[in-house]
Amino acid sequence: FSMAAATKDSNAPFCLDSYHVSEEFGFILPQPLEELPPYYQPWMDIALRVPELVHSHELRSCINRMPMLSSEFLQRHRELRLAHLALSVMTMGYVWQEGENDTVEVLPRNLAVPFWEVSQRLGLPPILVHADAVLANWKKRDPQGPFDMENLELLFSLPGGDNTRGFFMVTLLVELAAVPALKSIPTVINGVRCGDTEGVTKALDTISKSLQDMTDALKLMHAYVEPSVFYGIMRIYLSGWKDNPSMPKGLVYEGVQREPMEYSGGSAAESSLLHCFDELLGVKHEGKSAFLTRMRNYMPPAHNQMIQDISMQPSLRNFVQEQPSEHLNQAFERCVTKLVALRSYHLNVVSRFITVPAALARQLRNQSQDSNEDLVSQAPKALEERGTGGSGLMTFLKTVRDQTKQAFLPETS
Ligand code: HEM
Repeated sequence: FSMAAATKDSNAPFCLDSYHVSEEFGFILPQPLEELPPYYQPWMDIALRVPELVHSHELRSCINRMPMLSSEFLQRHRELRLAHLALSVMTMGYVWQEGENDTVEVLPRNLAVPFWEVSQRLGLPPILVHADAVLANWKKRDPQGPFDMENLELLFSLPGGDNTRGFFMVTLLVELAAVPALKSIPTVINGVRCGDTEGVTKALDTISKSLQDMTDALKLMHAYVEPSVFYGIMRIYLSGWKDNPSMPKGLVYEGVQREPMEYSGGSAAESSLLHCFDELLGVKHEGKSAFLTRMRNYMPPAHNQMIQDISMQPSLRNFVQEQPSEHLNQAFERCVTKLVALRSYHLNVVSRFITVPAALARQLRNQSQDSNEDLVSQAPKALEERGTGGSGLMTFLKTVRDQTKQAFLPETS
């Protein structure tokens, strides 16, 4: 596996398989394993039942009684990914089982130690990430059938029932819709290097079309996820222990380190897609970018490396400005337009799934004391103003969208 080579030899053609990116699935893990070696059955028995064990308030005691297993019998990449997914789902359930007012300070060693070890080997943080819950958490019901909502199933779930499946699977379909765009990135980079205006133009056309398909896939969120369930039930299980008032000290991973550690919760800000397109198109996120940059440490290292290497290529934006081709110019502008539109649509989603239910929750709280029947008013207060990753969300997302517009080419005469 030649990641280092791709970085060192800047003359070698840019290609996807140096970065664990598949031609068919992009950043999605192809054919995730569904089973670990039998030795790990005690993990699987609990991890597969997290929603019901949370519901009956038994998850913490089950995990406390779990045997201490060694992670050394996990070998292949897909085994480690499945183990990370199973351990992360247990961890989220353990921490948030009793809501925001009864969290824990310590993750017990029989969970914390193997989770830490598996995380170290994968180069991922010891918390649920997008690479777990979305990229490695799928199977086809009918293996011969299509890759679509009806035929896709989660391996592991969290509270929220079918809405949780909808949330992760729609996000997976956004990843899938981006595959043609990802495949065009090497064409763009290699085309800029050798001055192939026509090749670059065609590849950019594929990218703008794929960005539109991502937006269309994102629209499915409204059909498959109920905002009140997302806001009132699901969201807390995705949230982390960094900049989170309900876990101000972070979390002690018992047997790993005495001092508590802080990690951001899961969100698609950890998807490598938009990071790649930003770097390719020359979108700069100054100022507010600390959060986005930090999210790169929540990605599989090979994917992070790809983002890094795209950023080191000769500038596409300069190339477009230097070439006299009107078609090239337009193809580039269409990509920026579609990326802005994707972020604008995402703002709309965030408003429907967070801002509106948050306002409703505040209103219900102010009106009466006994509104506890309502889903939204059960939602954690600490998350009202922030994303699960911990960002102050609307201002942040609008800034990121507006920074995307800065990539448009200056008016020429
Ligand atoms: C119900 C659905 C969704 C909600 C409520 C939502 C919410 C949020 C929030 C609150 C943030 C701010 C960062 C954080 O706190 O973690 C964020 C960031 C982000 N989300 Fe989503 N999101 C949703 C679905 C998606 C999907 C399906 C994608 C596509 C893969 C996506 C892509 C992103 C990206 C790329 C960012 C980073 C900011 C940027 O680059 O523009 N989101 N999202």
